[in-house]
Amino acid sequence: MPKPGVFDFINKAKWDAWNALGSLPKETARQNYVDLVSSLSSSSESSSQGKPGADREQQEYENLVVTSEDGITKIMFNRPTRKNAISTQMYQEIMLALKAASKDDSTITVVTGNGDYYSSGNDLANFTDIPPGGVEEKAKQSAIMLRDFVDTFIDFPKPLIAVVNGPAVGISVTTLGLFDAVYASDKATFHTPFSHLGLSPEGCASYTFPKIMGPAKATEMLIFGKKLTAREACAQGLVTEVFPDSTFQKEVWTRLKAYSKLPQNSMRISKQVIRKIEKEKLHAVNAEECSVLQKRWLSDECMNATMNFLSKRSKL
Ligand SMILES: CCCCCC/C=C/C(=O)SCCNC(=O)CCNC(=O)[C@H](O)C(C)(C)COP(=O)(O)OP(=O)(O)OC[C@H]1O[C@@H](n2cnc3c(N)ncnc32)[C@H](O)[C@@H]1OP(=O)(O)O
Repeated sequence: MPKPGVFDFINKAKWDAWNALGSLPKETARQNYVDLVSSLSSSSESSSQGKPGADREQQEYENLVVTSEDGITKIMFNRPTRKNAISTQMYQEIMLALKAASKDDSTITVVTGNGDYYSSGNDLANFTDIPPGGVEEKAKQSAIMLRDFVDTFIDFPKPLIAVVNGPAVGISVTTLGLFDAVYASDKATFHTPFSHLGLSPEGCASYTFPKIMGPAKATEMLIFGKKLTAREACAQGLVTEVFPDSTFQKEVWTRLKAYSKLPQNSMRISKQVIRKIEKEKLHAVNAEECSVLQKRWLSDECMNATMNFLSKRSKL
């Protein structure tokens, strides 16, 4: 439209604003506007709840350290003395942190571990906290929580990167199939000892692993509990790239900082396009795995394996 006159303040301001966008497509401009308003409303919500000046380190968590810097939200498992085993509370905190990260103004989200482990998987003591409804009720609650937990990864809208600093076990391995990239130290290992624990796969691994590495290699991991080195996991396609432990943090974070400067909407939309065709399938697989596990947790095989670990008679 022609440029409005100097006294038509409102329309002139709008015209100037559109003009300043140059050839930016209308849809992109609209999305940028929506993202800006969403980020303003989420930051005003968090600043009204948080401490003044605590804008880089976000909400306080007991088992996580969550920070945002350089367009990257980092969610770090923080139970190093328990090898970052995931307690019931920690599952809830991870879901909260991922939901907050999906709405914040960061470009990419990174999950990593503090200490020598990425995570030793499910905290086996989770099954000792039996509610008044008994073990059946516990299994039911756990299946609901697990389904919500894995759904959060399936639906995560931005690039989600795992920085695997050390060994990963169980659910911390299976969920890697739902990440967009997995960078690993050469000290990391990947172990899903489900049969040893009387369990069955979760985290959509019954679908993602055969797809990623082929059915035969997936069977070795998911049924026979074969532990992979980082290089083996990379050769199977589960890991994107392996770095020497001595330079791991430096090399990975340099790369991530560069990626975080790529256009945010473009990356988000590309992820949506890639994930869209799989989403329904992944949700169905997740529901089925949780329903099977609900019964497995009540089996003698699983109860004996858990008791053996908790009474210090066994380790992986
Ligand atoms: C509830 C709903 C969701 C369920 C989802 C289904 C998920 C399934 C899985 O994730 S299956 C995998 C479960 N994980 C394991 O079986 C690992 C068990 N841990 C071990 O075998 C070992 O601890 C180890 C090999 C990981 C590490 O061995 P080591 O280097 O010798 O360290 P420690 O054993 O001394 O570990 C230090 C301290 O942490 C305790 N710990 C470690 N991992 C777990 C765990 N997964 N659950 C509970 N506790 C754990 C360990 O017992 C030590 O405690 P202590 O100092 O002895 O009190």
